[in-house]
Amino acid sequence: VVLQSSKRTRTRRPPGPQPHPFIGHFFQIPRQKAWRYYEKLSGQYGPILGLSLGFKDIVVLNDANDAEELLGRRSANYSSRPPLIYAGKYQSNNKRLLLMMNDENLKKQRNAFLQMLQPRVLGGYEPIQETESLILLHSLLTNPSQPAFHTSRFSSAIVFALTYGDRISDDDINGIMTILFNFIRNALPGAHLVDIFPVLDKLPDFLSPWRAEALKNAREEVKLFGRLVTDVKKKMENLHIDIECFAARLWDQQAKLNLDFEDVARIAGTSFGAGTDTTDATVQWFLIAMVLYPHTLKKAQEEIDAALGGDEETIPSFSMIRQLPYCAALVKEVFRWAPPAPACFPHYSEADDVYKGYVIKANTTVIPCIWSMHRNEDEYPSPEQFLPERFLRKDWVPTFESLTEGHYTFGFGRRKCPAYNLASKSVWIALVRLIWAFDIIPALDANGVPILPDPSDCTSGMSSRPVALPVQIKPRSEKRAQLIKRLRDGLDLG
Ligand code: HEM
Repeated sequence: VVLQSSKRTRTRRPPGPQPHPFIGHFFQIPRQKAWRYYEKLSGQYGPILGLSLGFKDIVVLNDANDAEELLGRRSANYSSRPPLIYAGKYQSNNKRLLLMMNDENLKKQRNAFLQMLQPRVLGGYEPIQETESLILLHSLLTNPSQPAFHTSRFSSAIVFALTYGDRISDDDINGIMTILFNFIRNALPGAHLVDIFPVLDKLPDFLSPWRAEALKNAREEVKLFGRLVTDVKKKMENLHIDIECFAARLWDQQAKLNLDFEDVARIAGTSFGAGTDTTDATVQWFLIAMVLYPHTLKKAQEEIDAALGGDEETIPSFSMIRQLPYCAALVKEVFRWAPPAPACFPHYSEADDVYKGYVIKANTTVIPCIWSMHRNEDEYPSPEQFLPERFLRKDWVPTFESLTEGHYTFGFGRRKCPAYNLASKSVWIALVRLIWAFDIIPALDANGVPILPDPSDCTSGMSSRPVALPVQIKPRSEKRAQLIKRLRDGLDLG
């Protein structure tokens, strides 16, 4: 008895609020902004929380050290994803990288994805990133009243061009956005009862209309993503040109990596599910930060102006990274202050583990709550404040790699965002050019009073962005405005 009870005290389940029988914390975990609930609970119960949905265990990690230990150093056990029956098994045919369990297929797909993102090929994507960021400036200059539309278009256009080496058409943008919203809706925790009670998957089709719907979504995804990768293949074969894009690199590697047609279509298409919303949200959070902390915008503008020697007719380019430490710190602070995926993406354990005296059973969903980690006062004093200075070091010469260090926005371990270098470069070029080109000030209400946005007013889901963008975006000078127009007119968009 003594042995049993001492074992029990040494290893117990992580603490958390009392669950309801059968449904666990189904009614306690809010559908909206769950990361704030986790942050609150961690103040009450400590940084490692134990929750449940139905009979499924959930562990939430609110401290980065715990996430790095479990999801990083113990990644052999924590690199799977919770099985999703609707969005994973049926809608994705178990072939969507973001949702894949830890198996041979995952290795194959991640490997293929990483081939497209090796440092030696990243430079090849810079012209696409410069073109799309210039188009973003031009759109904001000529139609400043719809900033959210332009940032969304920027992020889809950039992911589309990187993936298929082409400009996105309005039809494709609509098709992709429909697929994307559909997927996000269906992959949300609790979106489908079958994901909480998997036994429902045993019911026949006539009692499970959701199954036919999920399979229909799957067919539509493969049809659209399949056509897009086939177009790239045709161009490569018929025109004998080397297109600098993910799909072309996938076709190059198809045989070596043993990828079938659906693999190629889905690996290329997965960039949209994972890459558009997050990039878009980051640019939008930057606009909110500039309105709330105008002195940081001014400092960054001064830094860029000094680096350009006061020349208003040169637009910043990738080659300037080393000259702009304050801007690099500002980009890092945007990633920290408002992580676009505040509750990251859930990992999943495969075997029983014991950590800090807590048992984490096999098949536990492990949520690294990036939001709480970025609000850790010890690591980030005054965490609510937007303070680029926290990342500045004496004689610091920034590199693109350093943009992804010092915060946890891109996740952990073997499931860390494979595109983190590419994504941070897209964000850097967009933000530096916006800073160079525009003053970003609060919009005015009907009485002419400036509207100060509340950063807690954000959307909820796999990613989070501001609900509204009450900003005015005005060119800093006529010379800069004219340069943007000339450069835009000179673009060869095929
Ligand atoms: C600012 C932009 C971005 C942010 C903040 C971001 C963040 C993340 C995060 C937090 C994860 C989950 C990591 C984890 O589970 O530990 C992830 C996964 C992923 N991201 Fe990104 N991402 C961004 C842009 C992109 C882009 C542009 C692409 C593609 C071109 C992309 C492709 C992916 C893929 C494929 C995964 C799934 C990886 C896996 O499950 O193994 N991301 N991203």
